[in-house]
Amino acid sequence: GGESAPVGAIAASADPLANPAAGEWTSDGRDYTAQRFSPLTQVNAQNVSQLGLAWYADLDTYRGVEATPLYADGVLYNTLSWNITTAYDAKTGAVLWTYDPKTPREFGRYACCEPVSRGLAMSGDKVIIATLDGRLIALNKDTGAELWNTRTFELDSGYAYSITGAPRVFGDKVVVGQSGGDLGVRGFASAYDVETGEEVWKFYLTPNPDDMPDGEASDSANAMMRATWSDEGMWRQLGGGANPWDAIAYDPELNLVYVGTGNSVPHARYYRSNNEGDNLFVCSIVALDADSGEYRWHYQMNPGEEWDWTCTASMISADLEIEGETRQVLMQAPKNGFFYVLDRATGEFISAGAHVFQNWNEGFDANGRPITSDAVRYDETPKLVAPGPGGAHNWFPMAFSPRTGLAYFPAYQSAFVYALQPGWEPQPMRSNSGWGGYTGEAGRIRGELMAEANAVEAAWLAAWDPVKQELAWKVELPRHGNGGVMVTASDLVFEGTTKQTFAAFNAHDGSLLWEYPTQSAPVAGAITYEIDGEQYIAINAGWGGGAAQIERGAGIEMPRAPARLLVFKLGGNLTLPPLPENAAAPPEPPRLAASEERVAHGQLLFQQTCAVCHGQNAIGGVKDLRHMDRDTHGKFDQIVLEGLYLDKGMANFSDILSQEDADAIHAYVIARANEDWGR
Ligand SMILES: O=C(O)c1cc(C(=O)O)c2c(n1)C(=O)C(=O)c1cc(C(=O)O)[nH]c1-2
Ligand SMILES: [Ca+2]
Repeated sequence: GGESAPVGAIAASADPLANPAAGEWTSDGRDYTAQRFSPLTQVNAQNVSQLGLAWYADLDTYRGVEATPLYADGVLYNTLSWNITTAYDAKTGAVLWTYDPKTPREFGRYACCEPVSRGLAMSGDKVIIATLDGRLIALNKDTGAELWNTRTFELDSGYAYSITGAPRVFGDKVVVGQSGGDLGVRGFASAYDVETGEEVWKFYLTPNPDDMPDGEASDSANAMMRATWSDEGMWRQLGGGANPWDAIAYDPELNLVYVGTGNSVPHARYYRSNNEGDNLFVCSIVALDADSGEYRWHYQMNPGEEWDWTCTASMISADLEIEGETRQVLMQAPKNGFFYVLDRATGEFISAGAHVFQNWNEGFDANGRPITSDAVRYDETPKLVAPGPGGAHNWFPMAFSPRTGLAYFPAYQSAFVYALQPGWEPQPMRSNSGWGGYTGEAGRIRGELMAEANAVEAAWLAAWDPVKQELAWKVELPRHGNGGVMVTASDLVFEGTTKQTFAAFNAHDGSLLWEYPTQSAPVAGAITYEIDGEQYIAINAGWGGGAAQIERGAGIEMPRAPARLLVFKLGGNLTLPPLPENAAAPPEPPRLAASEERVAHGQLLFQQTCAVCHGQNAIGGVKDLRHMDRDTHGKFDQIVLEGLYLDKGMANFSDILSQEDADAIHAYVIARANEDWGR
């Protein structure tokens, strides 16, 4: 910040994104506080039972739909997998335009958790999207015509970058991060001129691997970062991660951009950094000067993170009364199971409270630095760690009501078993954890601990008091993967649930006021808007993403309907078409001819290469490979090694898989199909 406003910057008071009209929803978190709090009150506790479907749009996909739509001037903007973006008449659902950036489908293999998109941004006459393959594109909001198109990373960088997060407009800049921390990237946040798309600044969130200046805004912090990494380790090769793959926030008065960073790569610190160091800025919130991108402060939630925990979740600004003082705070519930309240001007740690069972934290020192238990620092002997890698709260948008003073988010209590894989070697452009090798005695211990881990599993909608750091109420829900949250000034909390419903709860006590069967569990966050005196509520209902992978890993395939954008209003009376007939019984798989060793090798390769799309244990996913028919088995090599189904998003893997590898994977899939066929 500073006394003199830089040329070109928009004064907060004159910035429409800072203070949208009550009936509008013009940025991901509705305004810069990202509270997802709407001042609309027409729909209230008395009449919410009369909410019905006003219109819906079939989204023509069975993939997860994670985007928060936006609304301005009678038009609703939405974006899907492969970044296909559509403008609808927000009253009738008529399509005004569709823009297809022709995202290369083979980029799906770099998305750890499906090729999702969490949303888009607006500014004046523009709608802005960020594509899976790293382009930032501005469209004319009335016509969908391309205005500018900028690359945010080079395709030949050697890192497995992709983008799933929403871009954000902060004043006169667009800020965006990227994904790839589970494969191998050097994370950064970058800002672009909203009018031209030209880069303004770039901030790397891990040190330069060659100990050279980058010529970027992060140079000023490079020495600070570098001192927290070992001279040895695979971070130099794999980039160290810390990529901001979801939330980025902003305070226009303080002129700060808050970057929430991800896990490190490889996940195991032993392989990454010789088991040494905090590894800045992994799993942190980093505050940057909005104009220059220069470092201002950071708070690291998990020094030396090695459990795939991320601090990328929603960051919400609010002014809270704490111990008799009004504090400007930033709130976040990252994966690690705590709810954090920081001073957003200085980064000072104010407080944190655990909202689920956790076994990593033994308290905080006087500076707010966590004391990490040795019990979760793993070696070759498996250890139980809570929460698990899915996180106690993942990207599912959090909401905050200044009326109730409560934060609302889906909580997931879980644990997982971690161990170092002996002799592990990194695999360029693939999943790189360094975990595994659970054979012999390690396998036995892992089995026992996984039973313990499964026993703690539970999921609920949490209403959290950030001042007292305690739970105000919770609503138990069947399983993990409950969606993002929105709250209104009529004290209604809206959330998609794993009961395959979209529901409204009383913001004060969590009582259920309304519930609508959506066929598919909505994971996205809802929005609300007003046209001609009527209040509408819109939600994308499309189950998928990381939550679906975790469920599949546990052998559960949730029912899926074609994904839809659902829009409700009082008295809406449309009905959804019935679910499609259950697919025909799966075809009988071919007999297994391969040896046990080949199947085991295939399993390992499958997990490294295929599981992100086709599910852990080959259950479900984009295509359930256990259910391949005879014809498809016949084309297996062409599909895997020649790109026969490139147009469907199935990449050509001949760059990393040999014929022998493909044979082993095929054998594993046939083995799984036979197992589940009952022979
Ligand atoms: O480290 C990363 O770069 C990265 C990226 C993403 C992503 O882009 O979707 C996820 C994760 N990590 C992750 O750890 C995770 O649990 C996760 C869930 C989801 C999702 O969309 O449901 N994405 C991601
Ligand atoms: Ca991750």
